[in-house]
Amino acid sequence: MVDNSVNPSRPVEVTEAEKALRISGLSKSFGAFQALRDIELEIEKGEFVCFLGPSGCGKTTLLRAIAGLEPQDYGLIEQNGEDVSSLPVHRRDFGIVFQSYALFPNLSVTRNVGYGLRGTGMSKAQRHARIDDLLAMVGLEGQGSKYPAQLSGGQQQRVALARALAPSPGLLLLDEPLSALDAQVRLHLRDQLRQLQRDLGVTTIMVTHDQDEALAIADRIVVMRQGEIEQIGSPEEVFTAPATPFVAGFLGDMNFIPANVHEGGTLRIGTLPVAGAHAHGFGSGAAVNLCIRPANILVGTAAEGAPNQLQTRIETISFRGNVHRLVVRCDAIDQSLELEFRHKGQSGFELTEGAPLTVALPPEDLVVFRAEG
Ligand SMILES: Nc1ncnc2c1ncn2[C@@H]1O[C@H](COP(=O)(O)OP(=O)(O)OP(=O)(O)O)[C@@H](O)[C@H]1O
Repeated sequence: MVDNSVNPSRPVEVTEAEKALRISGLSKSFGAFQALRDIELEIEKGEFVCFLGPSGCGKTTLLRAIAGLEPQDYGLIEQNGEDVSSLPVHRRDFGIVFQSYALFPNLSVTRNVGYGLRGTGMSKAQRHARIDDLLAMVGLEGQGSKYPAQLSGGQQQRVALARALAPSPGLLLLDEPLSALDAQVRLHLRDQLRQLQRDLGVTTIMVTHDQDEALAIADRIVVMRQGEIEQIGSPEEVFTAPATPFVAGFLGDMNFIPANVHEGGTLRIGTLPVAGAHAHGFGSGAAVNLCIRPANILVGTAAEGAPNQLQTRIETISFRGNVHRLVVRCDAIDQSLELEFRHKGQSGFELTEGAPLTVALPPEDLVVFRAEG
């Protein structure tokens, strides 16, 4: 960290090494169970990062290790270039919001938000001005005299957010903050949270097991599985270029089509050659899976003239608001596929269960993985 105290007018130099957060070689066990294994992660200042993964993968344990609430067994945590690995919780620079609001029920909204301002040296008038600003920021102006029990779940979570932000922490930690809320409130608060984070520029980490939430809100997503990081990338990267079959399947629905590698890395599904897709780095004869998302499979007029056409029969049709979701059966490859399309009345095919349907697999949307097992 550059010491700027001598010449305060000099702009603060942020060295390459000075990330908002750098975690290296972090591991944590509970008894014989290893909850986190050799975590390596760097977070830039102002980034919004989501830890995403199935229940029990270690997301919350990692968040709590960063906060010092669940100290790691091994590894280093640096915040703005400073080693905070063994600092006690109260000396770390973060604000935290939990799933279960965790407000003080016997304190008013004002006193809940002001709780984090104790001991900051602010005068009473300054504290009240700051609390009023924070309540306005989270859309709760004029609600300071209410008690938590008089507020909805969404409002309570806004109070928790204001309380976490009160001392202007360098890092905002959010542990599933939206998951106790009903769908509509959740979406609304998600957008507000994102906007607020952008406006404040506060480095933020949010734990979630909801893929859509992570894709919608994060600058980068850390996909975790069984105590390890599977992939770190932007929402687009983890969705369109998953690094592992697990990430491919966890980030949204995915068709896995068994295929084989032939001469020169060409691919075949059964005896059908796959045009335009190559399996680099696989030996001839290797068994692979071709992955394609339901929305990327072409149907009807869109499939006409496209490479990798398959003749199928519609098995089931379900209407999902803006789209139709179909399961189609392809006898030639002895497999059912899920696909999704926007029905604009001109799909060029009969939308009936049992009807024939030509589909096509665009080579650019196919991702190849080695078949497991
Ligand atoms: N204090 C603890 N003692 C023993 N085991 C624990 C403790 N805390 C967490 N674990 C275990 O560590 C693993 C990771 O837990 P963690 O809470 O980090 O998962 P998670 O990914 O946040 O899951 P969820 O989405 O269900 O909260 C789980 O198997 C959990 O049972």
